[in-house]
Amino acid sequence: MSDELAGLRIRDLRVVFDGFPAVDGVSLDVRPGDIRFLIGPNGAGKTTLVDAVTGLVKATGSVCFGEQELLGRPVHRIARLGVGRTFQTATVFEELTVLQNLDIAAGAGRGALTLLRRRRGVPESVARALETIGLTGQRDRLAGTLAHGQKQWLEIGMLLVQDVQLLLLDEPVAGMSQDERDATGELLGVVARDRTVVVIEHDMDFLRRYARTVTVMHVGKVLSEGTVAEVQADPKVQEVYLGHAAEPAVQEA
Ligand SMILES: Nc1ncnc2c1ncn2[C@@H]1O[C@H](COP(=O)(O)OP(=O)(O)OP(=O)(O)O)[C@@H](O)[C@H]1O
Repeated sequence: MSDELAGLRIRDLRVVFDGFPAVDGVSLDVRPGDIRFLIGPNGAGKTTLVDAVTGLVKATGSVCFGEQELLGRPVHRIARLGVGRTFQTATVFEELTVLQNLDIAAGAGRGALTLLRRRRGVPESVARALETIGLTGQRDRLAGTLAHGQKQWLEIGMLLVQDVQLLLLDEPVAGMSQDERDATGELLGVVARDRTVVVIEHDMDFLRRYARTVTVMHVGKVLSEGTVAEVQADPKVQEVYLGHAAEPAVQEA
């Protein structure tokens, strides 16, 4: 992959489960360096779309990251092209320290011999990731003892050390305190300085503060797209969210 920032280009993406179109002809562009929020009611197809981009489900259409077509490639190849994701539940190694988690992630593309060699000091990429995710002071703690928010940041750190260029985050602030949300929002801004970020999120307050652009999905399709203000003002979006008091996308910011 070149040093230039790459964007995501999706065309006519379809994922069908037993005849049911979970993603039904989605086309969208996320420009390089964007922080795109993907929202929509439950079952809209958001997670399935991310699953398709990362190779976890079979899909038709086209998904290009930079110049590379991702569809049809196995999961590990897509990861090697610089595409990484988090899941709704953080998947860190709880019995290992923060540093060990990052070290393993950093070594994911390396041979076993390199990994076995004893390290003197912390690799540069790991030290940088620790700083970015704010866990430098926690590096020797077992990941299982971290606060909920810190585990999520560690998971993001594990993507950073793998040099992921497109981050897809599935509800990163679910279950977080307000302080943790604020810190996560700041982290998104730092991460997106030289990467492209897509965030699935239900938290509308978080979206208003940190989204640069928004795609609204509904029943497997793109319902609306634009800035936060544009999608909030879109009557189609208001209609879909009407009666969804827990997801007040149409209220004033
Ligand atoms: N493996 C699967 N097999 C069958 N149907 C599935 C599968 N995964 C998802 N679906 C269905 O596809 C549709 C889209 O689900 P998806 O999880 O992508 O929605 P979502 O927008 O991420 O929802 P949520 O906000 O609840 O996470 C839903 O109707 C869901 O039941």
